[in-house]
Amino acid sequence: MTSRTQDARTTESVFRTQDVNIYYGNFLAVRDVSIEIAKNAVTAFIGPSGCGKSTVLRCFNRLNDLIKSFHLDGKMYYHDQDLYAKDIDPVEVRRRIGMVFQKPNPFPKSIYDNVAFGPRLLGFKGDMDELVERSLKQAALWDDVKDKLKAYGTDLSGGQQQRLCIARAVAVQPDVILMDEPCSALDPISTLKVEDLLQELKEKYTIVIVTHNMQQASRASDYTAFFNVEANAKGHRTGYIVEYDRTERIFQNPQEQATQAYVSGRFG
Ligand SMILES: Nc1ncnc2c1ncn2[C@@H]1O[C@H](COP(=O)(O)OP(=O)(O)OP(=O)(O)O)[C@@H](O)[C@H]1O
Repeated sequence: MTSRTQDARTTESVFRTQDVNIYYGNFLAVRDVSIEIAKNAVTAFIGPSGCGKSTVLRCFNRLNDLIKSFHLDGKMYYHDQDLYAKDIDPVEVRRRIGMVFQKPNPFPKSIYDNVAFGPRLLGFKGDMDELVERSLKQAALWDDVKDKLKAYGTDLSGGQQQRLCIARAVAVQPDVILMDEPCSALDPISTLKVEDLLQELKEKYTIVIVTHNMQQASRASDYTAFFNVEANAKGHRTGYIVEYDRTERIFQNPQEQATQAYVSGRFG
């Protein structure tokens, strides 16, 4: 991997991975992942389908633990804590490291209850109305919904539903928000709204986003990791990180030909 992320290292990093290999059963899905994710920045994962972007993303909040065949070797640190150590509680990990998925998935409940759900589950004892309002404001949804908090979350537009999912993620006061293609089901206007939102959210949170949209990575992220996938002699396709750097370097002056080809749309 080519990496010129020294400047990432001068800022505090939230995750640090060392030689991580990720398997589903015997299948090596992604190999040799060694990266650092900078705090209060947006890091984008880009690359062709099947190169392991979502697999790596889901390791950061131990979501892959729910898949029986999943295992990894190597080390993955979260604020210098071994994320996969025996005494780490995956539920607590997922509270600190939230996730927003490709398809907006609000609960079939009111807008208010969608946002209040996580804090209630965690026994939040403070002012719930204030927390709901603050979370909806952080997700740039408050003005759209402040007069209909009792309406169903599922009745909002797709873009609003995705911002509701972001409000739901921030309501439990996480440290990191992982986003797996959060705009792929949204129209261009809603997409731009979410991208603008990322710039606000990164002041409080660390964000890692998987995206197929190259313009989105170049517009909205500070760092970009370009993943690729290669087949071994048996035809098994394993993903790896080709290059990881500040986003403007990945897009304007990449070190690897494969990155250049991908970001300029001349791939494959
Ligand atoms: N639950 C699973 N069980 C077995 N193999 C899986 C599982 N999830 C993903 N894989 C495999 O791991 C590899 C990486 O998949 P992953 O979804 O992480 O790639 P991706 O880069 O996010 O792809 P896309 O851009 O198409 O979403 C693929 O070969 C995929 O088939």
